[in-house]
Amino acid sequence: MISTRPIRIPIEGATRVAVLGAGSWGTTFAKILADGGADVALWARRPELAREIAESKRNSDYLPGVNLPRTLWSSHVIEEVLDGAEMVFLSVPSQSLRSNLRDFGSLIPRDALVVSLMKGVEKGSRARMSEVITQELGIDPARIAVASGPNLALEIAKEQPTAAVVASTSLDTATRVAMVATNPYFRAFVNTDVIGTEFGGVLKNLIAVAIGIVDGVGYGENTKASIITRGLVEMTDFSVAYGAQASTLSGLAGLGDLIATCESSLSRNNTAGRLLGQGYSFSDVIKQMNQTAEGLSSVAPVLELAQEKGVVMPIVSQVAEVLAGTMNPRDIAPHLTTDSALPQGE
Ligand SMILES: NC(=O)c1ccc[n+]([C@@H]2O[C@H](COP(=O)([O-])OP(=O)(O)OC[C@H]3O[C@@H](n4cnc5c(N)ncnc54)[C@H](O)[C@@H]3O)[C@@H](O)[C@H]2O)c1
Ligand SMILES: O=P(O)(O)OC[C@H](O)CO
Repeated sequence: MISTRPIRIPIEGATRVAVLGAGSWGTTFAKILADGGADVALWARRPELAREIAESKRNSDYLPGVNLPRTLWSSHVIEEVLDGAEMVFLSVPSQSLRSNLRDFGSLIPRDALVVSLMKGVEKGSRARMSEVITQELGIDPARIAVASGPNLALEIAKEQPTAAVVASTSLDTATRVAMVATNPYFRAFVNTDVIGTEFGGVLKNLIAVAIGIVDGVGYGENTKASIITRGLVEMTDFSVAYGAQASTLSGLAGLGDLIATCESSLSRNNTAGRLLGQGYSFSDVIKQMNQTAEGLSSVAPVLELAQEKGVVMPIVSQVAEVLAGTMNPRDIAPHLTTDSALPQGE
């Protein structure tokens, strides 16, 4: 049978990139890259979605009302998308990354840079996404980068000005990726603190769930500001215990993302928390969410990692209790941050 799928027309002189995962962030990031001049192929699992993106330049399920760049091409055939890729951006749910890489990792060109756009920790192994990539692809960490920051997909897809950070143990890799991921409405900074950049993205999700919970209960701005501020302390203590630089957590990947995610009703983590605060059970919330809320899966591995290093995370622990149904959402509170009755230093 003759294929009638749209064919890819190479863009001469442009960096050839593949984006794997055509959900809200994968599609938005593909737009960022294409608007920056890259030659972008986007992998969608469903053929009908790949066709809609390639032909109509729309992804109506995930980014309603957004026009995608004319040059953006999409396919459900992974071999076609990865063919000749100089950079590969990964945007699938964190819990599926390992099995995805087992399926198609061997098709990633040997010299390509591999970039994680994800903000989760794997359950069981407790691995960060860059660690899963290293383990499954067996490549030099200097060829791996992670991108993070206050990056709510729909706002960026509407071309609202935004900054992000790209981290790699190799500054050269971070710089190459950041240059491709920069356009008139999106600016990527660089650093070499992969641990802090990744953990910032993971941990802000958990604090955003807490904010959603208290919002759902009906508490106001004092409670939320207290949770955000004390949450940043938990994020920083945890990340530093694992080798991050504290300054990364006060940057775009930490405080920046914490503010965006805690303030926005676009955030899936915040939304999931709000439903919990309104009295829905964890299983009801899972049923209602049709997009990835990474925080829900990351709570358990984060608390296990915290315990290993003796880091105290009262807010994240309370989120875990609300998820487990052992704490009434009304009782989640920033003042329950110490076992001691004595006042603590801030
Ligand atoms: N949406 C955002 O604003 C945003 C911003 C920054 C980072 N992120 C991160 O990006 C990652 C992806 O999130 P998203 O918002 O695109 O999620 P999403 O739910 O919108 O899309 C997930 C995509 O992965 C696909 N998928 C689901 N299960 C899969 C599997 N088993 N194998 C392969 N593909 C599978 C889905 O079909 C979908 O295309 C998450 O880690 C998220 O934290 C999201
Ligand atoms: O919708 P969320 O909660 O996954 O958050 C999206 C981004 O991570 C915000 O930076």
